[in-house]
Amino acid sequence: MDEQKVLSIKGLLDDTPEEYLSHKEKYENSIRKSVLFYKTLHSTEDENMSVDEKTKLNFRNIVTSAIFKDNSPFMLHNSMFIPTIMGQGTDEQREYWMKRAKNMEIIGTYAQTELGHGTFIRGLETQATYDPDTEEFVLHSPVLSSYKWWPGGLAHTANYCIVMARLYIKGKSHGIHPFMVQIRDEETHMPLPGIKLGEIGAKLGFNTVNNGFLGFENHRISRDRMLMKNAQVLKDGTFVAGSNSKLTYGTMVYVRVLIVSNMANMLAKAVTIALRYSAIRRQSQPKPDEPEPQILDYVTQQHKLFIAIASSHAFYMNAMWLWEIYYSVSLQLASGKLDNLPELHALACCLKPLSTIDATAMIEKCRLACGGHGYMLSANLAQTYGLATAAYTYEGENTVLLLQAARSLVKAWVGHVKGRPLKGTMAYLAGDSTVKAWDGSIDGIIQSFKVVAIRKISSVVKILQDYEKSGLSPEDAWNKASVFLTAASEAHGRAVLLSVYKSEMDKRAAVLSPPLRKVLLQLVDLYVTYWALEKVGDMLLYASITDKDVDELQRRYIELLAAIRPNAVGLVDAFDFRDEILNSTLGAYDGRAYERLMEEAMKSPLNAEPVNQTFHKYLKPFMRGKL
Ligand SMILES: CCCCC/C=C/C(=O)SCCNC(=O)CCNC(=O)[C@H](O)C(C)(C)COP(=O)(O)OP(=O)(O)OC[C@H]1O[C@@H](n2cnc3c(N)ncnc32)[C@H](O)[C@@H]1OP(=O)(O)O
Ligand SMILES: Cc1cc2nc3c(=O)[nH]c(=O)nc-3n(C[C@H](O)[C@H](O)[C@H](O)COP(=O)(O)OP(=O)(O)OC[C@H]3O[C@@H](n4cnc5c(N)ncnc54)[C@H](O)[C@@H]3O)c2cc1C
Repeated sequence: MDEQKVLSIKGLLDDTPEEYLSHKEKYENSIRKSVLFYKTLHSTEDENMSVDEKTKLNFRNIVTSAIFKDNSPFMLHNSMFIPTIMGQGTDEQREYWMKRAKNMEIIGTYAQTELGHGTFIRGLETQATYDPDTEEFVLHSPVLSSYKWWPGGLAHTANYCIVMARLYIKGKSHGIHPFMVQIRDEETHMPLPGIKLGEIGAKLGFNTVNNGFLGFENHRISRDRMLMKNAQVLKDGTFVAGSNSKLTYGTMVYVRVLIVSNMANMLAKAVTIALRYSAIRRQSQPKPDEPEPQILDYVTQQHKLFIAIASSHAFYMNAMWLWEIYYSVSLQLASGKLDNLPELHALACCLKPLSTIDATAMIEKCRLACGGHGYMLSANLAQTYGLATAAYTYEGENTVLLLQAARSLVKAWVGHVKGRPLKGTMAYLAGDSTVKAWDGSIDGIIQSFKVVAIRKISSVVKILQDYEKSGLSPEDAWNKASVFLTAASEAHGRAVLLSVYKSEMDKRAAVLSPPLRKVLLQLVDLYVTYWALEKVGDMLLYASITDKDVDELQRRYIELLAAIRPNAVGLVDAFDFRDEILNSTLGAYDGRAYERLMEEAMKSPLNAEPVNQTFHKYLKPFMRGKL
């Protein structure tokens, strides 16, 4: 996506900050900009570029942040509607629907979550009952809790959507399947008969995404509207099951993989804003005879911010690595080879939660590190937090995904104990979990994280077995042990994040100039040392670290902060975000934060007049005691 071309489109960037628009105006403005933006996107897209090339090319591209501080109502069209057609449609369905969707002849969304169910997909209540007489599906929302609730763009924007509904044939349920449903008339945009649509209301963020609700009253669609790549319904109502019922969950795995790179970008944006501001902000006078220092020179400020730079790099490296795995598994699935899908699912169930947990916390820390001005919406830190924290919940709530990963880890460990070989990213679980002398090396610390994961997984399996021996059912034992299960998944995720970041950087280091290699490897050291200190309890319990080693580690961490300080501004400049993309009074390249804060303040409608009309209407009578 050519940033210069996009950002030079007249009318695309807001003159009046969206914060001063009404809820309705914000939506209407975001539609106006979406149409402008997608016209350009469409005209600049290289049709011959593969999904793989396009995804990797756009991994660090967040030009949309310049246009939509709170995301676009078209967001689901590209992020889930099109990928679902690609992943769930037959060749014929892909041929027809991809052309219309990519040409923006139709605008779609992905409607899975209901008022009553988001996590538990097998509990979804929207019905799709097959009528062999008319060769149609009857879509129906039997109760309020079955209304689709949350899908982006569903309220007033999309005219088509993928509806994940429970398929019934002759009274028998055949599970959840995807259906292409037209929800609005293509000419009038009126909801079609038997379809109720609306928006779900104001939210913490995503307030220009037009999240909506959808209810069906016996709405009929033709048989060819079920996306039938993975399972089919024949004309006579015969159901043909797919090779794996979870293939219908494929779009979610795809988005979970992309979320890791989204977190890298959001964190990079936030720390660029906070760190640049920390370089121009001077405050306090620790040395009486010296001027106020840059707040970036306070070690506490460095502790708040430098880990965010390193974490953005770590998420980016892991995202690229995970994408390669995803893309190769998706090619294998296309040829019917399913055996690597469980590992991909487990990896995504670890890295999506950990990247969103860390990014959310560190973006908030970036905001807090900017004092009062960080609390201004014009700083664009609160909105960035709002977007990141949503990813903790959507596309699989984090706890639920960590428990999914635990399910795979427990199965792998039990199999390992029985002599079944471990493979891929779980192979290390078969490794040596005896604790070697702590040498404080980066590789030694990463190995310690692997030992922690092995020990946590083996111990939670023992806890499960003890609970079951005590008479608990497997389900009750699982629930009782679930806090330790999520901890085991987190430990596995940490070990993956650390080892992939280190190994991916080592691969790249060889081609870097010595100065660049030095500073990037300092970030790896900082990241590994930071997490060893964050998880010092696990290190003391499962690794061979002593209190002397901890002291050494703390001193090394502080030395690393000092070593990185001279390059800190250069490191965030290297993210190369244009001012329009940062969209922040505090983060602009020229450092004119105070002037920009004042310029933005003057855009407030309240500053258009010195005396607001409420003085004469309310204040003056009130102060004169005449109310
Ligand atoms: C760009 C951002 C856009 C933002 C907009 C947001 C959009 C959305 O949020 S869309 C809606 C997203 N919703 C979810 O992600 C729902 C989360 N829930 C689930 O994924 C599932 O309900 C579940 C995985 C939590 C449970 O599924 P269930 O069918 O109940 O399966 P089991 O727990 O019984 O496990 C059975 C078996 O299936 C394997 N498995 C589960 N999911 C997948 C998958 N996606 N791919 C492959 N395999 C999967 C699971 O590992 C189990 O395997 P075994 O242990 O071998 O039995
Ligand atoms: C900003 C945003 C955008 C969204 N966009 C879309 C969209 O475009 N399309 C769409 O279909 N959906 C969308 N969603 C919905 C989203 O996918 C769901 O909110 C998400 O899957 C979580 O489900 P839930 O809301 O039912 O939460 P719940 O699952 O009810 O979670 C509530 C609590 O219950 C806990 N819990 C639930 N199940 C378990 C379990 N088995 N074990 C332990 N604890 C459990 C959770 O950990 C959590 O603490 C969006 C959500 C948000 C916030």
